[in-house]
Amino acid sequence: MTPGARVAATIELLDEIVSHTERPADLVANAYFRSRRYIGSGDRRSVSERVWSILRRYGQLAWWLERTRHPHRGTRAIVAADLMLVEGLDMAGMQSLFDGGSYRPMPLDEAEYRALRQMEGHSLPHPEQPDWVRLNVQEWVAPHFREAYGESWGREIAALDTPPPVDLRVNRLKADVGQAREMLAREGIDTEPMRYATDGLRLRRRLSVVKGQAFQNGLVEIQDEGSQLVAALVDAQPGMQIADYCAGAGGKTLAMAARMNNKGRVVAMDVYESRLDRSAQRLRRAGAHNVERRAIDADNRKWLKRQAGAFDRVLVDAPCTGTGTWRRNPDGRWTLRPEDLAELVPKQAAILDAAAKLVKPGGGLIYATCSVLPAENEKQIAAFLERNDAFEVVPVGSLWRDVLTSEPPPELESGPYLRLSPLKHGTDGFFAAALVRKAAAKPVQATGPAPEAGAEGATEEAAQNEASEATPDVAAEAVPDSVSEAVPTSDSEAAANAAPQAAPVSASETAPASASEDVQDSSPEAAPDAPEKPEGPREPSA
Ligand SMILES: C[S@@+](CC[C@H](N)C(=O)[O-])C[C@H]1O[C@@H](n2cnc3c(N)ncnc32)[C@H](O)[C@@H]1O
Repeated sequence: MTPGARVAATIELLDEIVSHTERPADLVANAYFRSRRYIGSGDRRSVSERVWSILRRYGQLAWWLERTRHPHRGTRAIVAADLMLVEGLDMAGMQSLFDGGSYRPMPLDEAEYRALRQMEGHSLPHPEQPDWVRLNVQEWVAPHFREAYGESWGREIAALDTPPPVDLRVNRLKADVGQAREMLAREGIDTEPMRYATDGLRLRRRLSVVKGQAFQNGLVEIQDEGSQLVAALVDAQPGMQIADYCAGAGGKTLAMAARMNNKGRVVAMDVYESRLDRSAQRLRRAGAHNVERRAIDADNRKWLKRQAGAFDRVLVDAPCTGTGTWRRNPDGRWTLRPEDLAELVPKQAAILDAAAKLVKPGGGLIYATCSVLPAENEKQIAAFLERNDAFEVVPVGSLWRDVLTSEPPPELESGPYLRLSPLKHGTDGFFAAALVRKAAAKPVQATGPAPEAGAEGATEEAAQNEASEATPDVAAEAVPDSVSEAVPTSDSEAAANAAPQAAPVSASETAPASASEDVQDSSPEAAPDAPEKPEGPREPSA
């Protein structure tokens, strides 16, 4: 491709991404390159690198279009501004790219030329840019970050702009960390132990993992350290009954099952059966045989009702805005709308209420999001505790010590909840609250073994729920409304398993239909030095 043709392809791909905001950018990009197999790998990499980098600075680029009264706001204008302000082209350089030649962009018209000329010699930052522009977030989102982080909100957002690592979780059912590390090393994949997650390994250099034996034989899964920590804090133990209420394609289901040594039961639930189905191959590969899949639908309504009070642990990995995953999903910065947040908050509350019914007395309820916004996190839990006085918080510090057998980071000591961020912990942004259903007699900490499924309290409560006409139907409450489902919400699994830095790949490397839709079984890959590959912060990308 000529440099001009690369620019034209950048404009075209960006156009597709911004006009398909309901689809994760990586899927759009994969489809774009799949239907243009004539684009070679070097060109592909160059185009996708430029696209992801523009997605990160979209706010500042748009600011410059306003400032220079550029006649357009579309992707052609954005790409042109990027070439001037980031790549430092002058007007002569611009005209040689935009010359209307074959496969090259049409020549700049007079108004475009006038606006771009004002950018000549400037760089992207400008002292007059407000904070939210400088930080490349939408204006309405900034106050939510300020609320979450106080004075350090700017640094936290900036950290969400750094390249994410490739993290692996070692599957205890197949190997210990040392064995997995050795096998990876034999495949040329250099890893180091993780800072916090006991079963984690972090790649020292981006390399493809999924084609190797360690991955294919189920010794490792790709999973962000934050996601691993959330799953670990559920404290799933052999013999327990665990409900993974928003299981999606099973990222955390797998992590919990791995801790149970195939003893006890994990029920993976989701309103989308198709997502649950995608976990099947991953579970097989991992050698996890104690997982049952149950769609939350009319067919399972009665079954679900019977499960009230039956679980030692219930994990709610709720659909969310995915603001914690922006390292991997830079398009999420621009696709998130205030109405998405407004719709998600009541939806999360309804899911939490429905899932809470499944917890047995003394059992644990763990609510998690890959969002960093208080409305979806601390405030959500405060409201839940107002509605449900049967639950109380288990401070994350003590839980961490018990489960991970290490000292928690000092900042987690001061608050009741797990709040992870790229700035402080090098993970994606995650939130988790561990709650325990108070037992009638002696309360059992969520960190300790919960009473067995047939324990008195549980049986009683289940029976009561069965009998009571007044008991709301867990399944009925949990069914999402169509509006919420259309929301470009996040998926912790996408975040956790995302293929950081992977460029859309060639036919041979290409993920099957969708990297985001079928995270593990497709191509959660990281091409060496490739640009970040977003896995959209959207609920449907589980
Ligand atoms: C954050 S994702 C889950 C990711 C998954 N736990 C993992 O670690 O791989 C949220 C999931 O919630 C599911 N969901 C949405 N509405 C739901 C509801 N009302 N009840 C249960 N699950 C729901 C979505 O289908 C999606 O798979």
